[in-house]
Amino acid sequence: MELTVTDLACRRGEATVLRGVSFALAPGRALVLRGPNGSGKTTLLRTLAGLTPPVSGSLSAPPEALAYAAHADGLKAQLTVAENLTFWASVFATDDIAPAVAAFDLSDLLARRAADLSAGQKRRAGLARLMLTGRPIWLLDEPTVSLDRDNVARFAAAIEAHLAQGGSAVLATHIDLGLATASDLDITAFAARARTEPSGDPFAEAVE
Ligand SMILES: Nc1ncnc2c1ncn2[C@@H]1O[C@H](COP(=O)(O)OP(=O)(O)OP(=O)(O)O)[C@@H](O)[C@H]1O
Repeated sequence: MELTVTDLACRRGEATVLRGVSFALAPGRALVLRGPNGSGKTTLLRTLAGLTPPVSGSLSAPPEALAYAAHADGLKAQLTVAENLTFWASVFATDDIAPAVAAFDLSDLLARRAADLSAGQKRRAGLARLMLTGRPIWLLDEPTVSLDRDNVARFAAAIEAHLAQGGSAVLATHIDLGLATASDLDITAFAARARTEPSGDPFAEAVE
């Protein structure tokens, strides 16, 4: 399914952060959002995910085509990893959790309570949910935070497999995942208002 975003304006709280965001993302492709801290990557992803209504503009994909992985992992702390995965599989009517377990190397963690996992282990379990949704368009906010090098590679492989099956992904990440079909989108081009920086040296007074 293609995702077409047309002249989207996005807000965070009361402030409009982005205006005029337009792009088309074809099946099999990834779009990497680039921009410094505070530039609006999370704001755009939240708007695409339907968590914040757009100020104006539109996107073509229905909510049920989108799967969003936010900064938080979304695990139920008192449930084991297996129970979390089985719960999500039932929500999304997915038959088999085995491919997600294998993709994120979770087999040794299945019996552990989510509350007792390390940060990287929680992240892997949270990302496994994406595969269980069966949804074609993944929206990912800093998905590699807390992952070690091997698990960044596992995650990149999971995305590549998703793209190879005709899925697509929009990601905010500061690292290069080496995805073959990824394009970059610099969202600073869509800043809703020019940032005004204080003039002069802010430390000048302190050293006088
Ligand atoms: N809950 C909030 N209410 C109001 N403004 C917010 C809120 N959260 C973030 N902002 C502001 O919205 C703007 C965009 O923030 P956003 O989180 O989208 O940036 P980002 O590019 O994802 O940043 P980072 O790389 O640090 O994750 C920033 O100016 C930020 O301070």
